Amino acid sequence: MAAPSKVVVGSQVWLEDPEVVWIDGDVLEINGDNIKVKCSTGKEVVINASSVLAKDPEFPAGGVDDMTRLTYLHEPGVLQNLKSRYDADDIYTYTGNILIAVNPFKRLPDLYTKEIMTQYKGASFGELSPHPYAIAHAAYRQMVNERISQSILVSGESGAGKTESTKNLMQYLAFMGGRPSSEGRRSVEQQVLESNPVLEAFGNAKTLRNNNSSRFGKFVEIQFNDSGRISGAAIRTYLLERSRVCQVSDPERNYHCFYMLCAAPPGESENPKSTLKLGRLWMLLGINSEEQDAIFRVVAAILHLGNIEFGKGSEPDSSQPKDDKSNFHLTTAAELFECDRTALEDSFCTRVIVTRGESIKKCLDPTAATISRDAFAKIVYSKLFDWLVNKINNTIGQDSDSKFFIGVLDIYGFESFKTNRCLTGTL
Ligand SMILES: Nc1ncnc2c1ncn2[C@@H]1O[C@H](COP(=O)(O)OP(=O)(O)OP(=O)(O)O)[C@@H](O)[C@H]1O
Repeated sequence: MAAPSKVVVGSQVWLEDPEVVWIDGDVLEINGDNIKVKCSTGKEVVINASSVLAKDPEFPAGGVDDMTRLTYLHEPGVLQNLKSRYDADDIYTYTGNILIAVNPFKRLPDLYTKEIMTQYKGASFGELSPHPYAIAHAAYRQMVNERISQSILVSGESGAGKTESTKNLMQYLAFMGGRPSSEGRRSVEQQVLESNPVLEAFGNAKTLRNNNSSRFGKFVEIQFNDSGRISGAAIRTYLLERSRVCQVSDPERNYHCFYMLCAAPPGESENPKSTLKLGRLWMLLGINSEEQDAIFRVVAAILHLGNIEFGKGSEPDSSQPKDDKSNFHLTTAAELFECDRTALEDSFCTRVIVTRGESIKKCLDPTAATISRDAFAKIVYSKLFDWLVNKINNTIGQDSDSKFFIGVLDIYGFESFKTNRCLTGTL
């Protein structure tokens, strides 16, 4: 941490504060290496001069729209600038050609209108206020002018606003490269945006930081033809947080789809689509009603798996469903998966070890059977998620002749939980 080159009486400085992170103040006295600072809160502090950072006395009230224009580009300087702008609802700030977004935690609809998009279409980078549209525009222009594919990386911790920013980028790209949808056929960009609610139902969950947290990474590739028009798209997902299917730390929740299915009112449980409120969307994404039923069966079966408990079996170190309730859930899960009940039970309560020329069936104790059950649920859920993404991609359609693409990578924030588990799980 570099101290201000020359601290004199009257200098404005920043000092670290356990409550507000950085606090500003004026230097009152200098005694050797120590200085006395009167903080803006009124308290006086004696501190080593090397522990303070210089504050810009001419910092403009509303901040600057590009951090590179700050006199002091240090942590308190950056935070002061972001805060000054945030207080005026200026949630976007540049650092060169990087856009920093601060989550406003409220709707700012006037920021994202067609008129605003039109303004950015006619402006060069830096001419207008910082905005995701400006970033998308720069990528699009560069692709068209230099005929090179582009990628935009959206990164930040959970709840920072990555998904919202990604949607804004996609909206602008659709605005620039979109085509009016032809009779009876929806445009590629419409389909990409429409896939969000379905992906969010199966890949998002409520967490401590975000009620609608994406628990998977997403790379959306928008493909363009020679004249800069959207010709296809592909959604690639990775690192779905499978462990959430079986273990959720309170007060977090599992994936939205489980609650949506459970919220089906009595009598409607055979037709949960009405409760999921996704019926029309499924059709638009090319998932027919037979496939929809299969999806709901798999989700329901996973819920039943979670209710199977194992007790000791008749053999030493063996296991079996603990009671009638567990037997009921096992039978129901097998019916929903349309598989043999005994085979399903065996897959949890035994392990087959293949040696040279023979295979040996080994019994598993109740703890190991529970681990097998959870691993099975995680694998089935992640396969279902991959299937959905694949289905959506087939419907949207990729253009194998596309000339270039703009990729938008939305990589979810990493967190440190009380108990941290492997993301992939094991079988
Ligand atoms: N630009 C914005 N305008 C209005 N609300 C916003 C904006 N950005 C974020 N939010 C609000 O904050 C919430 C969290 O944002 P978002 O889901 O984009 O975070 P994220 O970084 O993608 O989080 P995660 O990594 O957990 O998925 C949104 O649901 C929305 O309510």
